[in-house]
Amino acid sequence: MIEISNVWKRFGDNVILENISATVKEGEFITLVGASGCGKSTFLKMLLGTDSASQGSILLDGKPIPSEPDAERGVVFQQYSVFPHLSVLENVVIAREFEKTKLGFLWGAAKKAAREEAAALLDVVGLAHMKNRYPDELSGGMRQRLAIAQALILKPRILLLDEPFGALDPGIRADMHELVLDLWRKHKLTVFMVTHDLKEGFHLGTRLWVFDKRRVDAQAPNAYGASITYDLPVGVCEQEILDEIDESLATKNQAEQV
Ligand SMILES: Nc1ncnc2c1ncn2[C@@H]1O[C@H](COP(=O)(O)OP(=O)(O)OP(=O)(O)O)[C@@H](O)[C@H]1O
Repeated sequence: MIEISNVWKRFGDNVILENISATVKEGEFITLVGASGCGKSTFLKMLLGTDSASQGSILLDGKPIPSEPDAERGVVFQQYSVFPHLSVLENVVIAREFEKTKLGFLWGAAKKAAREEAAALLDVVGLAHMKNRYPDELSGGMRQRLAIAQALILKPRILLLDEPFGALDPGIRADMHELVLDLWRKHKLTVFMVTHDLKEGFHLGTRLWVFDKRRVDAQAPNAYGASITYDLPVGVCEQEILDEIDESLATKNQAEQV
């Protein structure tokens, strides 16, 4: 379904990603981990179509990813993409309206159908009781549920999640994990999810990718980019490898913070 071949990404002289190749089948759930700034979000943006590879290709069903986001690829960022002046229900409806009309308005039966669809989705993500409230009345977890409902109303085949739960408390994160797993199974989605949390990656995915630099030049820190250094099937990985990845991520993140 997705064929990534020898992809490089540079910003000016700064090499962010180098030589990434992978094949992803429909229905896979891939979690991406890697040190801060190594290019995970950039990679998701290339899948979304808002950014393009400097070299190499990403094919979806044999064709290049369109250079603009479309309904096939839904996205949820850590920063909530909600409109504060619209109710929870209207926030989901408007996602459909923008997709259908570009002007952002639906009328009559189409509007009614969109409202019914939005209400059903709010029920799925556990927000039915909040549908007439406004975003500033929601908790962080509820806003993230709303952002997921906004993405799902477009019925994407591919869901891109960029650290969607990073800001949430552990208990709420666990609830969100269950929700995402449930949606993934029911809607047969292909999911790419960036996380800082290796445990989250191993709990959620079918496959874990570690982004890291294979080579480093201390004199020219931007000369080399990150590749996929581990591509692991989830659930069948030895503890030793997990510890090794954990240690390498911890060291890199500490170095970032100094
Ligand atoms: N539009 C851009 N122009 C120039 N540099 C950019 C641009 N977008 C990202 N970068 C740089 O590319 C690198 C990778 O950024 P990216 O956000 O993809 O990393 P990340 O792995 O998602 O980081 P984090 O885990 O901190 O979110 C960073 O050094 C960033 O500054």
